[in-house]
Amino acid sequence: MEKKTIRDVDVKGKRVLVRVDFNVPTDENRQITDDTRIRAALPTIKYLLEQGAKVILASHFGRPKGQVNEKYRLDQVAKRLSELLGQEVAKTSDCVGPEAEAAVAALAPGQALLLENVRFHAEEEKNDPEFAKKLAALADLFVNDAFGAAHRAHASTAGVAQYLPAVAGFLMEKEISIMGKALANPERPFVAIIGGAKVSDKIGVIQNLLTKVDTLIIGGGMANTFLKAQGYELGKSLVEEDKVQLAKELLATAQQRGIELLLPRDVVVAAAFAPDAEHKTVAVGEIPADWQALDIGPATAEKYAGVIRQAKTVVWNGPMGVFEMDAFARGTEAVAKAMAECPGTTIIGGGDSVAAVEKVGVAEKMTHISTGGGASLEFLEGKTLPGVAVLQDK
Ligand SMILES: Nc1ncnc2c1ncn2[C@@H]1O[C@H](COP(=O)(O)OP(=O)(O)OP(=O)(O)O)[C@@H](O)[C@H]1O
Ligand SMILES: O=C(O)[C@H](O)COP(=O)(O)O
Repeated sequence: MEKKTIRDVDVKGKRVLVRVDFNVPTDENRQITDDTRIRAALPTIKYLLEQGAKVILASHFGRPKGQVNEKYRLDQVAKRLSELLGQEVAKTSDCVGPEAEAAVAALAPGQALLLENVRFHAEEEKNDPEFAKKLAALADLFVNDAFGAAHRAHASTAGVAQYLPAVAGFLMEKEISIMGKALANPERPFVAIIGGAKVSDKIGVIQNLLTKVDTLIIGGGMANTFLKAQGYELGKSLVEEDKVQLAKELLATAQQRGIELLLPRDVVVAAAFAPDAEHKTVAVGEIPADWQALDIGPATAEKYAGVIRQAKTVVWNGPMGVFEMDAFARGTEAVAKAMAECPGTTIIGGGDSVAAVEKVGVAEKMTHISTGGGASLEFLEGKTLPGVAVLQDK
């Protein structure tokens, strides 16, 4: 379903409450280490300012559990946003109440302010209607641009839409249209690569993709459980014993539907889970009892890369190995490079895979890198995201 966006409504002179996802990573000195999510919201913010709106930004930051916590104030974010916009963005010390109301009243068209972390109020995550009403009372229009938080049914992502007309911002529009098209109407061959630690985190994603893709590539720790289901011995590798039966069922489903499901044929095994551990490449049938598989092997990486390069649509979520350790990063790097070489639509579904493409230096080559981790996974599961559902249809 196509959603109305800020292009479809008149915003001139209006007070516009924009939910953004400014939940950015920071270091121990509270300095922002990656401002991607702030940059990603700029097109919406700039457009609204240029159109003469009064822009009121709201975001969560971390998980302060409904209490004021100095560590999770948004001051650094307001500072960075001011730099990026080239204009001062005021910041309030609470997201509701007299100070916020006064700050909004003082806004001129073309000015922006950032409200304090909405999660300082327990009512936010409870989606409390009274709290949502207070937030809504600050504005005339609600714009949701927080794709990364759209899987949360919270007061500032969903509740406010009960009290204000609600439309999508440009980031939200881009995320749902690119990933939505890939899932609903992909150019084929459509290949998905799923990796990461565990099958249990991504059962829903695999099940949904098995109704859509031509080829499903599996790597990372979760591949071990599938290999176990095929009867291989995995030594000391991470295996979810209670998911082996499920893996068997998923393999059978793929076969029934004529979907190619690729698993590692060789793996890099290590004597211990450590960066400097002794390691070697072996065929999947030859994993020594005391060793553990920590990456896909070179033959597997080459096979996966070949399939990825030929694809017209590729979606990737989750690393192929323990890529944080250099010795076990080759498989993930090979996938990132193959994605960069693929002329089709290439989508990175958030999380660790984003770090991997950035490490390899190929981020610019991707069609789309989602700003959502959990949200993109739920999207790939085919779930309706509450923060999207509340927006007006076109
Ligand atoms: N063979 C393996 N054995 C053990 N751990 C592995 C293996 N392969 C990958 N991992 C680990 O899996 C983790 C990533 O898994 P996760 O499921 O969290 O991925 P993601 O979905 O990309 O990340 P996020 O949860 O941040 O969105 C990495 O820390 C990586 O080291
Ligand atoms: O970082 C994220 O994935 C989003 O900002 C959502 O954060 P949350 O998992 O704390 O709701």
